[in-house]
Amino acid sequence: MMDLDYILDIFPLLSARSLLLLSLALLLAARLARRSPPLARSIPGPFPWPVIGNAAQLGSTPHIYFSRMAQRYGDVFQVWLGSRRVVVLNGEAIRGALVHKAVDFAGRPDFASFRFVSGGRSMAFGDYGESWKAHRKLAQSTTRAFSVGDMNTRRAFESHVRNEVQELIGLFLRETQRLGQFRPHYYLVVSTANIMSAVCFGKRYAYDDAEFRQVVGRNDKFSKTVGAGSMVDVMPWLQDFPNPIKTLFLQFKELNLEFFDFIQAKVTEHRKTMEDSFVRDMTDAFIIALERGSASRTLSQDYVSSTIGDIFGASQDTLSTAVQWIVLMLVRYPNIQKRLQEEVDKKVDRNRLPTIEDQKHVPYVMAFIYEVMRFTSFIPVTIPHATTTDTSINGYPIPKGTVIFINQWSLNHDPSNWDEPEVFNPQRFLDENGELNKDLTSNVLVFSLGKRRCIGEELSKMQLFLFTTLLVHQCNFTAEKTPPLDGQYGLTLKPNPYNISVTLRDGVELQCVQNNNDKTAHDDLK
Ligand code: HEM
Repeated sequence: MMDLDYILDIFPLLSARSLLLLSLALLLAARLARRSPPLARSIPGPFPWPVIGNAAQLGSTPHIYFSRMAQRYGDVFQVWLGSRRVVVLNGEAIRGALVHKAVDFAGRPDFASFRFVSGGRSMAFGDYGESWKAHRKLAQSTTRAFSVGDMNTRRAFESHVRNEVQELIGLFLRETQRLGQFRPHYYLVVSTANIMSAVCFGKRYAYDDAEFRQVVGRNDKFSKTVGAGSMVDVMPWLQDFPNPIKTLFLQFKELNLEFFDFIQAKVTEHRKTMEDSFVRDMTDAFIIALERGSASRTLSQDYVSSTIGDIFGASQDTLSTAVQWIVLMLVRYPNIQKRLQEEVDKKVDRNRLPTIEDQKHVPYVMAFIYEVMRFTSFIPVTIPHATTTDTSINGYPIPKGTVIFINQWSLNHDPSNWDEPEVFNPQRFLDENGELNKDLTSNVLVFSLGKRRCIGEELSKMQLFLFTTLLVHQCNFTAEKTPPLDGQYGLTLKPNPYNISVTLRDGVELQCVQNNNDKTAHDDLK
């Protein structure tokens, strides 16, 4: 449990006062260790400080700290966050747990913050069990039915993406004309939220819609609290006195309430206006399923808002982060942008827009998307898991109810899996015939695995494909200043702000929708 190497490393640097404090801390830690169950002795890990454990060591990039610790202690090690023991899984141990012992590792911890999501009935943050299974089945089948289910649903989804990208390009061109360089962040957030809003609620919003701005603007704060190392969850006593972490937690409660109010208002409006014979969107579908479908035997109607809230919520921060990285990579690597344009141009006539059917003919586009996902690993650590029973991994016993962190980043950057993992190189996913290497793409881990694997994976890949091809087919993206590759950590790892210019490519005569009413939205962002 105690990392003697580390203590010895820092020993010469300590003053007499620090030595006294360290001795006291060690005594306390030894006392705590004596009271801990046998697991504490069997799973290795860094030395935990009293009260806070290893919380301070996680820093602003926990996944990097975890990967460093995995090199020292192996794929399975433990850290203490406050009074909670957390087992961190890295590399191949992730598959061992999530695939080979899927049920054992499918739980969620009893964290206080999780109870505020989706009115306390969240499937994504709820624990494993019979009601959760029914909930997930319903959410998964409905998501499919409105996205990748069949060619008709694909086409309907495609038209949402196409409309939104056209609107987005209009705004990009206007901003370039007005300012030369601008920050695309907000536009990308609203456009991705609008695609899912059309699917979930049958409605898209103007970029200056105050309510929508507030709802989609909550992403960053939500993600900060839910990511690995959410402090109030592991040190509940932080709620007892004023401090910045308590303030953040109160904001988290508030934004979840606001978000849930928004969702409930949508559901109420749908109940008033829907007709049984015509399902307009996912909200209608959930109302029908939970009022009279087979799901109504297990779940009450109260689950309509939480299910649609989970889907709308889970899709926003993830997809908007993905497209922010995609645009960043386009401007950072102009040669890659050029190659994407050349590939798309070969297969897609200049007189039409790219469609889903083009996907199989443009492997480099998919290679680029997989490389963005691998390289950035923008959900480096999944939503925390918990064990549902006493179990073991790599020979280490793990009791029921242990918090488990899954470090996806570690697999995507493992030098034994990837040649030069720190180099951004989409080409790595193409085989000698220029086709997408499916064995390699299946090694990229951003949607997790097993029972909790993301239900939006196929929808997301389809959306990212359309988004990327539509953008490169129509526009050139440049940046005066090369954007850095580092990011800001929460549940998602977001790029730092960057500026771009966008121009239409030669020969493109697409009708872009110009919205001249959203000057306020734009001006607020400057
Ligand atoms: C690029 C986009 C996305 C990425 C990278 C992503 C990734 C993830 C990850 C890592 C998890 C946690 C899995 C775990 O705890 O082991 C998750 C869960 C989830 N995702 Fe996604 N997601 C994306 C988009 C979406 C979309 C568009 C939807 C909605 C259709 C969605 C719905 C969900 C839900 C409902 C869960 C909870 C699953 C459960 O707990 O059983 N995600 N996603």
